[in-house]
Order: sequence, then structure tokens, then C-alpha cells
Amino acid sequence: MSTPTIGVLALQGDVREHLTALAEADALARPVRRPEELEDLDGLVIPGGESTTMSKLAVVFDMLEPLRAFVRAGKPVYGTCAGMIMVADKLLDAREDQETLGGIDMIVRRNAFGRQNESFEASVEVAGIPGGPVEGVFIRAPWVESVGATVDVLATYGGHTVAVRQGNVLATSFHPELTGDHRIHAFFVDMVRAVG
Ligand SMILES: NC(=O)CC[C@H](N)C(=O)O
Repeated sequence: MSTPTIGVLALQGDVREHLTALAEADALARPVRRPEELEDLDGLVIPGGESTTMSKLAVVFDMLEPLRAFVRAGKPVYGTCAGMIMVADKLLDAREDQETLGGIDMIVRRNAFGRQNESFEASVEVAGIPGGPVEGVFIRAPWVESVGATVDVLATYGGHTVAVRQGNVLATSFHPELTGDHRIHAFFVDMVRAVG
């Protein structure tokens, strides 16, 4: 597979920035809203935004089960921030009726780094990303409270896990799509190529 096709879940959140980052990392990127649009994708990005809204819209648009099936089929998925929340098997501080897709054996705490006005940027060393630390943008960011034995922790910040991978599912607490540094997107595109 030379140029993989990667969707960005476009129910809610910062879709456009991911489309740009993926295109700059040599993928064919397109927004995805309907179940049939998942069919010929090689991978999927779940953007940052608001996970409670995203979960609600996934139900309304009949996307919840198709998305779960996509993850279960072993297709590569990358979740940033709210997207990390969506790929968690379990949540803390979730809304009661909040659904996730699952995919990573981890417990994620929503809004763990504080509220909107406590958003910040920090340098984060991410395992597998060459060329030094990435600039992490944390916006009402979650952290990973605990992981199962087969989950790789790729980065921590302030003693908290902020990037993980389990099999073909990757997740970061922060937003690399907002920095113009597309090394994490390139890493994900390589993951997708390795599967294809
Ligand atoms: N920047 C973000 O994606 C914020 C995530 C948000 N706190 C949530 O629970 O969905």
C-alpha cells in the first residue's frame, strides 16, 4: 500500500486539522460520517472535541456499532484527546450514558488535567517518534489512569500516561494536529501501511 486512505471521524471536533496533518504525512484523508464510508478505509482518526457529544452523535448517526466493528476488525485507529476517550475500554469521570468504542485496555480519566482555562503546552518525549520531543497541546485533556499488561506506554507527562498503543490502536491525550509538526501522524500512517 503506497498511499493509504485514512478517514477522520467527522461527527464533531477538530476534523479539518487532522485532514491537513494526514495529507502532509502522505495519506489520502477524508471525513467520515456514515457507516458505509468506513468500508474502504485503511485507518481512522478520531479527533479531539467533546467526547460526550461525539458519543451521542455516534448513536444518533448509527455509527457506534460500525465503529466498534472497525476497531474489532483490527483496522488501525488513532484517537487524540476526546478520541483517546473514545478508544478507552473504561472511563472515569464520564457522563453516565457515555459510550466508548473501546480498543485499548486502559482506564482513562476525562478532564484529568483540569478545565479549559488550565489548558497548556508541553514538550513530550514519545517512544518511537524520532527527532526529539513533540510539542503537546493539552486542552481539557484526559490522562490514562491505568493500562493492561499488553498496552505500550509511549509517553508520560508529570507522572501521568499521555500516549499509548495496543496493537493497531494509538491514543494521545494531546493534539499533535494543532502544532504543524506531523511526526505522530506520520507514525500512524506507517502503522496503517504496516497492516496493509
Ligand atoms: N480537547 C479535547 O478533546 C477535550 C476532551 C473533553 N474534555 C472530553 O471529555 O471530551
